[in-house]
Amino acid sequence: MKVLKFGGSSIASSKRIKNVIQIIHNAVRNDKIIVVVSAFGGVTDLLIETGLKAEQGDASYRESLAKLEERHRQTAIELFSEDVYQDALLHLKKEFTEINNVLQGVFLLHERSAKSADLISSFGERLSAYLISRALTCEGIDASYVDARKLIRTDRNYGHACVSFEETNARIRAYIESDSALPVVTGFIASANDDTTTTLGRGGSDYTAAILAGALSAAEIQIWTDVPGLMSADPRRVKEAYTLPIISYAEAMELSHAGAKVLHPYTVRPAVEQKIPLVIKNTFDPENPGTTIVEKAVEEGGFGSVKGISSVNDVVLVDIAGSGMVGVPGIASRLFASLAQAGINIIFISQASSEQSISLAINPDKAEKAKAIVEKEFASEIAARQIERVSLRMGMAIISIVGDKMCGKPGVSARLFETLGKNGVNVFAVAQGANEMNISVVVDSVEEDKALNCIHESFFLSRNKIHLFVAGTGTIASSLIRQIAAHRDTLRKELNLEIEICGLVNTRKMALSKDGISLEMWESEMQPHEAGSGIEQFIDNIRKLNLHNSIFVDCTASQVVAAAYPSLLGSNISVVTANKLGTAGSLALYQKICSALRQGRAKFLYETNVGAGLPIIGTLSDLKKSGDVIEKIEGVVSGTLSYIFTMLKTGMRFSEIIVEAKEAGYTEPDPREDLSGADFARKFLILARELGHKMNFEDIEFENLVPEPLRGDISVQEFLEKLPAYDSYFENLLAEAKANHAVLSYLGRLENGVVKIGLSQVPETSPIATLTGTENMISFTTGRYHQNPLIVKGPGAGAEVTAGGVFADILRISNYFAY
Ligand SMILES: NC(=O)C1=CN([C@@H]2O[C@H](COP(=O)(O)OP(=O)(O)OC[C@H]3O[C@@H](n4cnc5c(N)ncnc54)[C@H](O)[C@@H]3O)[C@@H](O)[C@H]2O)C=CC1
Ligand SMILES: N[C@@H](CC=O)C(=O)O
Repeated sequence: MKVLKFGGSSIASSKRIKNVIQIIHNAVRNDKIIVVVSAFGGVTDLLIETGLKAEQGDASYRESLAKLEERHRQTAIELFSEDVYQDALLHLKKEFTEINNVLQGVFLLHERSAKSADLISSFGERLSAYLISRALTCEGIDASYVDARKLIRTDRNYGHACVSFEETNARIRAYIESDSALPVVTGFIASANDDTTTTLGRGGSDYTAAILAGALSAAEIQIWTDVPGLMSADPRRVKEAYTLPIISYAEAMELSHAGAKVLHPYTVRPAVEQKIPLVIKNTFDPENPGTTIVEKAVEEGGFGSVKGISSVNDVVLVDIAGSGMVGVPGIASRLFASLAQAGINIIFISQASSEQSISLAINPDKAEKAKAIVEKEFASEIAARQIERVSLRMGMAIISIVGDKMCGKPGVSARLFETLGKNGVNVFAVAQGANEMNISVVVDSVEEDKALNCIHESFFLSRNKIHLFVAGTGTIASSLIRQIAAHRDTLRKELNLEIEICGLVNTRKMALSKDGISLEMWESEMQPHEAGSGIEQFIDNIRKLNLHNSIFVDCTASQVVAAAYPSLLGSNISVVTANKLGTAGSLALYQKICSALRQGRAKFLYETNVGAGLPIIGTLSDLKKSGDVIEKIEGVVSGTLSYIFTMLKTGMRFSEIIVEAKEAGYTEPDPREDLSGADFARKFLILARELGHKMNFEDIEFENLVPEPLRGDISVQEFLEKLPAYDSYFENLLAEAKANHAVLSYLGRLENGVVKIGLSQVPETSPIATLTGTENMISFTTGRYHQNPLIVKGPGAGAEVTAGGVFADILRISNYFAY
């Protein structure tokens, strides 16, 4: 014997009912079954609303009732042939006359007792069970309509009646023996000893199914609903959530208590007591095996045997704190008793062993009342300052990880807190029962989705996901997007890493999508933004989306964008930047960045700020961290200047070289930044700051190679047009060097906290003279690399190498997020 229960969403229309009939058809082939149904989707709510209207003397309750009647009549038309329909219509008329009479009474008396409310609600199941039993008969299944009021006896606690199991079980067994037809039983409703109608409370139809199954020692209960089963997390919030194939009763209870609305834990108790398996199935996907809930689930689950995550959102945290609570027996019992007397349900409790505070989570509608009750209960302790505060924290969410084999597995809570910490999610309170089946944390509800997603990823998925927000769509950014697109599959396969670009912005346009922007069609996905407000709007949206593992990638050369780093890092959004205007910006900005980094958990990587893709910042950092003493850093750190001097030797004209370097993506957006030495100076400023020197850009002297008349406020275009007039100046410089058996080189040196930068003639025999193309060369003279300096050499500019360096920084951060 199996009990099949169909919820309201599964039978919300005639089409869905036909689907259910098909499911029943298949089931009766193999087993003897009992069907339990809820009211058609939405009907119970409408009945309650209609009752309320009648109570308030609002005559429009009649229209609501007429709508309900029409809905059931229409379903009958769609399900039945003409003769069955006429017969069913008589039944419907009789039922609606009865409801009408009840409502008329409520309307006249302006009174709707719990007893009449139950009677009104009972019609939903009475109508649905009747129509479905008739529909089954029409399809050739011998079915009978069973009003559960004849079977299930309860006390007179209307609204949430208590079942008298002895009598109920006897009635159920007697009925099943007396009728061989397939029973279609009304869920949710029952009757008291005086034959008045009662209801079984929330999840009542599941309860009906469990009561029947318990009475008949059924082999299985199937709960048919509109979701594929119990899932590892709420799929509306966690896209990657998956159906749990098998879990234990205890796990299902914990998950249901903690917000997974598929089952109401109380309702399935009769089945649990008899160890009857419960199967959650999806009416819209009947072949899917769904979730089986049994006494002991064998499957291991995610990390630490965690089976699922759930959340209860919008709770209020009540904090009672004071040193006078320490060691005083009875505080907790008075607290809980006073709240219980006022009917306030406590969802979560936490008290540290210091006994200085107790935190409770309750529903928000009871928050002020709870505070007043607690303040009254402890008035004398508050007056004596033994209790210092009773405070409310509104807008909280409880997130729980659940698994009955979590018990005794070290590292589960460590991973939970580490995951939340890396994503900057603050935990306000924690609770774990001694059975170690559930760890609950209270977080701000704005962090709920982020917390759920990062915990889910960390416990259940071997893959982790990074959300990128890229500022700038020029030379470097477009190469970066191409590289990510080309390498995406390899990252999925080899690193289990999923990279999504969820935001793109430039000076004119923006695109945002939490599910990711197409890496092929990104240009067409960008829409114009309000001029001037792009970056603020963009950052605002990153915060609003609040996605886990978010990285802001700066591929602009904008001061405004760099100025946003401290606040991004402060919001726990990591930053990867090719833009030097943060690390080489004002000392105040640099210090703010460092301080935001120290205070938060976000990462900040900028390897491409010096030498593009070359490992210069990383090398310097490793030397420093491992205790080496940096004595001197010197070399060439401008790809553009290297390129100019290399190409001048081939006889190419200076002005043409600049145009070519710009087109090749070697120069800054304004090539005068390179030619003036400013870009070079910034790189040495960055290196100096890495060594702890509190320097400003103004402290660095450098030689400006931009011809004097072209330094003013002229556009890049105009600068390039006027440049040929100065070709001979640079040709002469080169000729002079050649005559001295030397080459031209723009060189920098940092020693004893002093930076020297300028154009020099370097002997043709010097290693610097071997540089070709955009090559940079930097040497570190240190305590360990004293005789033979450590040298890093290679291309120091260009879209591909720079984007590659940015990409590598992104992967370093994703590695930090990964488990
Ligand atoms: N070219 C190279 O070899 C290297 C470049 N870099 C740095 O990479 C950065 C990008 O360089 P490119 O791609 O060549 O520049 P680009 O001029 O091609 O692109 C800059 C992008 O930033 C956008 N942008 C500028 N201000 C903005 C703002 N306020 N808000 C939003 N978007 C803004 C522009 O619309 C454009 O899409 C620069 O900071 C540069 O110093 C770093 C290392 C090497
Ligand atoms: N324009 C720069 C690019 C790297 O920062 C250069 O030429 O070095």
